[in-house]
Amino acid sequence: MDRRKFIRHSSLLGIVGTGLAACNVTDELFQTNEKCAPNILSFAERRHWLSSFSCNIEQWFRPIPFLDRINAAKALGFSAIEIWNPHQVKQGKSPNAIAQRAIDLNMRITSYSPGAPNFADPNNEKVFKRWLDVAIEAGKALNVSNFNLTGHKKIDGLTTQEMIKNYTRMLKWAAPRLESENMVATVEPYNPWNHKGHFIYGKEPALSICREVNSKSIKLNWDFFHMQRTNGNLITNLEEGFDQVEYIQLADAPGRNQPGSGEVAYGHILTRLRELGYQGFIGAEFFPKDKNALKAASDLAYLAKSVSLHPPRF
Ligand SMILES: O=C(O)C(=O)CO
Repeated sequence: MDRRKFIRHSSLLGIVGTGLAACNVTDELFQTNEKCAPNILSFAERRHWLSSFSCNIEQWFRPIPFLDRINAAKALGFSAIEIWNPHQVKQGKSPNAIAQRAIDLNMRITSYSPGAPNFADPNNEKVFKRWLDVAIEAGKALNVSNFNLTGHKKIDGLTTQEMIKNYTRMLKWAAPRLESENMVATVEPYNPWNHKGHFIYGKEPALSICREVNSKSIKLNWDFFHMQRTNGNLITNLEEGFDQVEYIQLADAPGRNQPGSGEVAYGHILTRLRELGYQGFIGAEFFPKDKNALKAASDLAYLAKSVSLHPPRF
């Protein structure tokens, strides 16, 4: 990236020039300038209370080049990020480039989503098998042992039961390979409002699939946003599915912005999550409300502070 561009982006984020610059048009567009933002936790407090969360840099900081979003997340106080397709060359991504930037900034990568082919389709069996190798190699480069599976679009001519059967069969095939690599692939159920045309929505059938595969390497990515939109009843459902949960993500509903912007009582939920024994990161997979990243980070930190959320343990 050329220097002028870097300085422009960095200033937007308060990396260069920090909050001392006067508020300007870009701050209004992409509000991260602390001077413009009342009721914002200080950087030190944010950094402390954000330590449980992993910033989804696919949904945050969308106007800026991909790798620089890692700097942006750090500048807001995050110590971890999650990503989607690490091979998207057009976006300036490659597993090695992402890993290097994360290492340079001492940022951890907690999950990646390498764009699984639709493996409920028996015609995709070979593609899926080749893809699994690529996904595993990406994880090694990124230094992260869990990745997210989607690949559950409806297929014309197949019943839901048939699609689930094919999907489960491929996971049973993948499980021993993943176990030998000490990696975990997570099934992520979506919700029918934001993702039309899938066959895995909400708690069931994702939970049954994982129970049937019965492997420490095939677990759930439990995204409270999708769960709320599909099933509601968040605490009871979490308790029932918790034995299969590997990774957690959140967003408020229905807007998919930060907690506090919608209908979900996240204070209770995060408290129960830690009581149940979840010790990992929580993916902040949402769009900062009004594109105000600083406010979103501060709101998230306030939430953690309000319930004294203890940081992940490793
Ligand atoms: O694409 C989505 O909605 C996701 O939740 C991916 O993790």
